[in-house]
Amino acid sequence: EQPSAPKPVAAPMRPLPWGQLNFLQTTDTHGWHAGHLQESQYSADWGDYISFAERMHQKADEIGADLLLVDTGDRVEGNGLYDASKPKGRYDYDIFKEQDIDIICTGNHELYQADAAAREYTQTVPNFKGKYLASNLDYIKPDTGERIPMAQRFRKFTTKNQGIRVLAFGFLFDFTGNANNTIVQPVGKTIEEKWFQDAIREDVDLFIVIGHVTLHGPEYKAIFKAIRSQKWDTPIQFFGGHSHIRDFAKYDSKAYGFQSGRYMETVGWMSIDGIKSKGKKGDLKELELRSDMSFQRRYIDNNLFGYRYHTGLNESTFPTGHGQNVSASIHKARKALNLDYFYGCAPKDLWMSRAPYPSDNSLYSWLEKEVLADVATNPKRKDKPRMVIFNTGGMRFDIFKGTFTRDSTYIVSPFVSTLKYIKDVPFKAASQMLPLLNNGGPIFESTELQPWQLAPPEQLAIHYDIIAPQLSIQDSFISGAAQAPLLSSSPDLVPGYTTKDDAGDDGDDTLHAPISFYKIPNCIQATASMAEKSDPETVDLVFIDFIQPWVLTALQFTGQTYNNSHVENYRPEIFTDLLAGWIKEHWRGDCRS
Ligand SMILES: Nc1ccn([C@@H]2O[C@H](COP(=O)(O)O)[C@@H](O)[C@H]2O)c(=O)n1
Ligand SMILES: [Zn+2]
Ligand SMILES: [Zn+2]
Repeated sequence: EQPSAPKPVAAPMRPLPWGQLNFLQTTDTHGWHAGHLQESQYSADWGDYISFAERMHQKADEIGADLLLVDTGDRVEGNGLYDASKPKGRYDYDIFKEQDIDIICTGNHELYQADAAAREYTQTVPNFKGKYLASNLDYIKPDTGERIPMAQRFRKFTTKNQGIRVLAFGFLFDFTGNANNTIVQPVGKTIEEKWFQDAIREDVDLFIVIGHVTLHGPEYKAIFKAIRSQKWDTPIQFFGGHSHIRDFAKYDSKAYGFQSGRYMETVGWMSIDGIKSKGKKGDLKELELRSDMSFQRRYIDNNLFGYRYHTGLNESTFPTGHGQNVSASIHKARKALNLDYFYGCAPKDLWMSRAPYPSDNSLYSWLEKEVLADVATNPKRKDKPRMVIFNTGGMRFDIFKGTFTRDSTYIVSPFVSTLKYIKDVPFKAASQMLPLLNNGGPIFESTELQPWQLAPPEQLAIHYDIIAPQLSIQDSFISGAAQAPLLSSSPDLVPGYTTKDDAGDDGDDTLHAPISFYKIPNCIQATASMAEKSDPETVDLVFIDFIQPWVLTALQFTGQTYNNSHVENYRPEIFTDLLAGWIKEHWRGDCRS
């Protein structure tokens, strides 16, 4: 029996602004297509999202507006629905493809592992034929070694109801950690290519640039500049991803960027009005005609309460047959993968960044104090003093007090990473690793990989300062929320996103009480088998494989001459399995009710 998610809670809502052209965006879903089973405000699944999109399409057709769906990558790695099968994604690709997405591109997580990149080429690209764009990504065919575009470079089309002539691109940021069956071409180089230069000279009403790219990074600045050098006035809508945040950016009065968070917590809504379309078909009903342009955004909390509110439908009128079938397939897949299999009981909430580090409720303090030294034990070297270093970005989600399942293991630690080590490293050098890795600075500039890649960018300072518990009620909420319960006082609000972006603080569709976030380091460390009174001469330097390039760079910085050939396997198991084993052994008891 599938445990049902807690029922969505009624909350004060802001309605969705409609325009001539509207978008729904998903990004960084990381396999969370069953929704969040432990958090009601994000509990809608991919089938519910399909029902929502179909209902919104019906409304768009009724009023003569257009609606396009966008996904900007990182669909894989991060949830049992993708990670628990062999091969990975055995059910997930078929579930995901049921959504009718108009423009879709690749994220870095589709490319870390060669088998995932191959599945992208053989499954997702054909599943979204004509819609999947790969402006700066090539695939190496395994049989011939031939280098070919992962998918078409751009797409030109005219919208159904408004006749807007669109040219769309699909980019990936300048990613260097991909497996060797793909080639990511830097954006700066791609925009000099003839096909791109020709494309930006096309006569269209709107450019849409989707990408697994952060809105404020150098890649979108370069693309914006390139398009504006040819088309000073054509509207441009960017869609971003990768940093896992809700975000909105203004590049100029006719160019904006939008990004819809992570993990199926958020479905993004973007509406554009005032596009001068040469192929104009019909007038819009129900909407005011505007001569100026407007770009409006909303971050939708992914739950049924919100979906019904935004469609004006109810429990029986909202779902579509297609959406219900997909939800049924998700339940079936979860069952086949045994994702609810009980591993143990988490004794308390363990937060990535909702609790200070170090502290009793910090996921990283728990790892550091209880787990790392224990799982990083090699029977042949168990008495050797050792230091174990782990990147905080390797932990992908919080642990909630109570039931911990097979699914939870992949949610927290989805990667196929293993522990590596360099034996007998001088203690003096090894003890400098953690400060060097956490301070970043000049040592990292000489490598291709940047220190911020150690942790997802949203873990960096700017988003992780403690947020003051303030909430202002916006005009748009007061005027538009006739159907929503009235906001009485902030303690009634469910804690959640309180987004501030380039357009202000009225972007969230649901009013929430703010949550405090705390800074965390790039890496944490545990030690084992150390003498109590004196420092050892040498230690085994154990680390998770993802940070190997940085560890070697940091070692060189201390004057050591280690290279890849000195790195050996410390344990054969993937870290996820070590963690699951630790939980089964230490979190016994039964909290299922
Ligand atoms: N084997 C891996 C792969 C990735 N990471 C972490 O994920 C971050 C990137 O994730 P996004 O969803 O933001 O693209 C990366 O910076 C690492 O922190 C990892 O730890 N191990
Ligand atoms: Zn991501
Ligand atoms: Zn990413």
